[in-house]
Amino acid sequence: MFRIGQGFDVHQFVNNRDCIIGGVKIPYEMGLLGHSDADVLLHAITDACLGAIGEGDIGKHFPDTDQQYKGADSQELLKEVWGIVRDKGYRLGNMDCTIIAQSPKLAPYIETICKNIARILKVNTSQINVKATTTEKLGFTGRKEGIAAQAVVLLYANESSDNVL
Ligand SMILES: Nc1ccn([C@@H]2O[C@H](COP(=O)(O)O)[C@@H](O)[C@H]2O)c(=O)n1
Ligand SMILES: C[C@@]1(CO)OP(=O)(O)OP(=O)(O)OC[C@H]1O
Repeated sequence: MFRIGQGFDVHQFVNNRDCIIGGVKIPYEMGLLGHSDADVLLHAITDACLGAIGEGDIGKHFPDTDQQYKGADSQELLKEVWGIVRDKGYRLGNMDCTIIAQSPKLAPYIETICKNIARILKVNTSQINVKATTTEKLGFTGRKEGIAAQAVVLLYANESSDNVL
C-alpha cells in the first residue's frame, strides 16, 4: 500500500537570525524567523510525512504556543514524526522537494542538505531529491522577504505491516 503526502511552508527573512535549511546553516546576511529554528524545508518535509499518514500537520504536533518548542531544532521535530511514520509500518519510497528562494544561492549546499535529510530519516541519499528555484524576482520570495519550500513524499507499507490490506 502506498501513501503520498505533500507539505508547504514559508518563513520570513529577518536580521540577527540563522538561515537554516534542511538542517544546514547557510551563510547569508539574513536568517529565518519562526518560533522554532524556522527550518522551512524540514517543516515542509515534516508536513508531507504527516499528510501521508493522515496525522494532521506540524502545528498540531508541535504548537507554536508551547514554550517547549521555542527555538526547537527542526531536525528533532522531523525525527519524532518519522518515528510515527515507521511505527505505523511505513518506509520511504522517495522524496522530492523544492526550495523557492531568490537568494541565497543554494546550489552549493544541496548535496549536503540531501545527505543530512537522509541521515535524519536513516534512508539512502538516492531517495532524497532537493531542488531550488527563484521566482525571477517576482512576489515575496522574489523581493527576498522570505523563503518557501514544498515537499512530496511517497511512503510504502512494510510487508509485515497491519496497514497492508
Ligand atoms: N536560491 C536558489 C535558486 C536557484 N538556484 C539554482 O539556479 C537554477 C536556476 O534558477 P531559476 O529560478 O532561474 O530556475 C536552479 O535550477 C537552481 O539550480 C539556486 O542555486 N539557489
Ligand atoms: C515548528 C513550530 C513550533 O515551534 O513553529 P514555527 O517555527 O513558527 O514553524 P511553522 O512552520 O509555523 O510550524 C509550526 C510550529 O508550531
